[in-house]
Amino acid sequence: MNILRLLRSGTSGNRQFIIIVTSLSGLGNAGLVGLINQAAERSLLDEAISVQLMIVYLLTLFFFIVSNRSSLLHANRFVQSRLETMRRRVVNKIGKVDLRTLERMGQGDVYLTVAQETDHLSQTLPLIIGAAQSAFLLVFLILYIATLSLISFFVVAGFTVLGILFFLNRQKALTGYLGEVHYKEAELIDNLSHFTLGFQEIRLNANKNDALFEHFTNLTSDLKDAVLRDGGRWVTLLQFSNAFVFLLAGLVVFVLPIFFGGYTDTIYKIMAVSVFAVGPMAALTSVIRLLGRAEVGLGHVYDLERRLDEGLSPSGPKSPRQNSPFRNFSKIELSEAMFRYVDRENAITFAAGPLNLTLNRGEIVFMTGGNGSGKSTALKLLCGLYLPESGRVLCDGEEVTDTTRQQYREIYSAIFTDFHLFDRPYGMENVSTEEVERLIAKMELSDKVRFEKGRFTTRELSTGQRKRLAMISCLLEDREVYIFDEWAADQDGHFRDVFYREMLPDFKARGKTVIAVTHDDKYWDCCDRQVTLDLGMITMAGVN
Ligand SMILES: Nc1ncnc2c1ncn2[C@@H]1O[C@H](COP(=O)(O)OP(=O)(O)OP(=O)(O)O)[C@@H](O)[C@H]1O
Repeated sequence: MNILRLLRSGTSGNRQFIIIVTSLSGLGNAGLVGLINQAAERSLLDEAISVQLMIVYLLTLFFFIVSNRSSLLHANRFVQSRLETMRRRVVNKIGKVDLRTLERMGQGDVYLTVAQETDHLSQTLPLIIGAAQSAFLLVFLILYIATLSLISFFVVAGFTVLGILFFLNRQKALTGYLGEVHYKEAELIDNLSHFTLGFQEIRLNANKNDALFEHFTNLTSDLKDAVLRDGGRWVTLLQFSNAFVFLLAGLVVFVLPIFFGGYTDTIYKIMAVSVFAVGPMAALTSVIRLLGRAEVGLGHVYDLERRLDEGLSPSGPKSPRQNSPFRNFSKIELSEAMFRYVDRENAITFAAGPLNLTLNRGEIVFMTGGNGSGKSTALKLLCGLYLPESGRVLCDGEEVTDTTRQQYREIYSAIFTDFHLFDRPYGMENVSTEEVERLIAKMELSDKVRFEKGRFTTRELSTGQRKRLAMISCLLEDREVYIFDEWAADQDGHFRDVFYREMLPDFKARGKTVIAVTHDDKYWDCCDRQVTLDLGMITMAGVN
C-alpha cells in the first residue's frame, strides 16, 4: 500500500511515538465511555456518585485531551515532513533527469502530479490519522464490551471482523474507479490551459472559442458523471457501514437476551457503548474514501518517480563546473553520432546522423538548414543534453562519458528557440547589481527592466527583448562555449547589427567559442565557418 510506504519512510522513533499516543488517546476515550457507564449505573441504582469517580473521570478527560492533541499535532507534523521530503526528492530528480525522458513525460503530467497530488495528500493524510484514533477507540470499545459480557464480545467482535472484511473488499474495488476520476481531472486541467495559453487565438476566433468551450463542457460533464457514479457507490457503502452498527446493536439488545439469561443487566451499558461507537464508525468510513483517493494520488507520484528514475543521469562530481577538466578544451567533436526521436508506440519520427562535426576553441560557427533539418537536435547532442544512441562526443580526443557528462555540459551556455526566461540569475547570487545594470544598458533594455533585490523587475517584454534578457544571463555565466539557436531572428535590424558586428567579435576577442543557428545570409562574413544540415545530416562543414 502506497500510504504505508510513505509513512514507513520516516524515522521509526517518530512513528512509534505517534502510534503510542494515538492508541493512548483511543484508550482514554474508551475509558471515558466506561466511566460514564459506571456513573449512569449508579444513578440507576439510586447510589451516590463518589467524588473519587468524578476525579478519575476528570483525570481521564485530561489524559484524553492531552494524548489526542499530541497525537494529531505530531501526526500532522510527521505527514507534512514526509510530503516535504517526497516533493524535494521528486523535484531533485526532475533536475537530474535526462532531457528526452522529461520531454516524453509531458510537462502537464509532471506539473499535475507534483503540484496537485502532493497538495491533495497534504490535506487528506492528516484526516486519515484522525481516523486512526477512531479505529483505536473502536478496538477499545469492543474490548470494554468483553469486560461487560463475553458472549456480546464474541458476537460483536466476530460480526465486526466480517463487516470490515466485506467493507475492505468493496473499498478496494471502488478505489479502482478513482483512477478514472483522476485521469478525467487531468484531462480537464490540460484543456483549461488552452483557454489561458491560447487566449489570443480564441479571442480572435469566436468559432474556435465556442468549439473549445463545447469540448470543455463535455469534459466537465464527463467528470461530473464519473464523480457522481463513484459517489453513488460510496453512498451505498457508507449506508452499509452505518446500518451495520445498528444491526449489531439490535442483535446484542434484542436477540442475545432471548438465548442467554442474566444478561439484561448489562444491556444498557452495551447500548451506551454502541451509541459511542456510531460517531467513530461514521468518521472512519467517511475517511476511508479519502484514503482511497490518497492511495491513488500517491500511486501517481511513485509512478512519476519510477519513470524519472529510469531516465536519471548518473551523478558526477559535486561542483562540476569548478572541477571541469573540459574548460581548457581545444577541440570538441561529434563522431558518427546518431540520434532518433521515437513516439509512444516506439515508431521513429526523425533520425539524425551519423553526424561528424568539429568545433575548435575560439571559432564562430554558423549553422544553417531548413526547418526540421535537425539543427537544434544536433546542438543538443553537441552540448550533452541529448545522448547519442551510437557514436561519441569527444573533447580533445577524450570521450564524454556518463560520469563526466555534467562537467562537460558546464562549459556551455545556450539560448535555444524554446528557452525559458528565469526571473533572476540563479546560481550567480553574488553577481553585482552594477554589472547586471551595465549589461541591461548594453542590451538596450534600461527603459524596460531594472535589476533589484537580486531579480529582474519584469519579464513582460517582447520576444526580441526577452531574448536580450536571456542573453544577459548567458553573459553573466561566462562559459567557454555559447549556443545561440536563431537568437537574432527576433531582433530588429539595429540589434541584429549589434549581435553580428559587435557581440560576436567581442565573444571571439575573449576567446569564447560560438555556434549560432542563423538564416541571415547578410552576415555570413561574420563567422569563421558554416555548417549546413539537411534531413538530419551535415551536408556542408566548410571554411568560410
Ligand atoms: N522534442 C521532440 N520530440 C520529438 N520530435 C522532435 C522533437 N524536437 C524535434 N523533433 C523532430 O525532429 C526534427 C528536427 O527538429 P529540429 O528542431 O532539430 O530541427 P531544426 O532544424 O532546428 O528546425 P527549425 O529550423 O524549424 O527550428 C523535426 O522533424 C521534429 O519534428
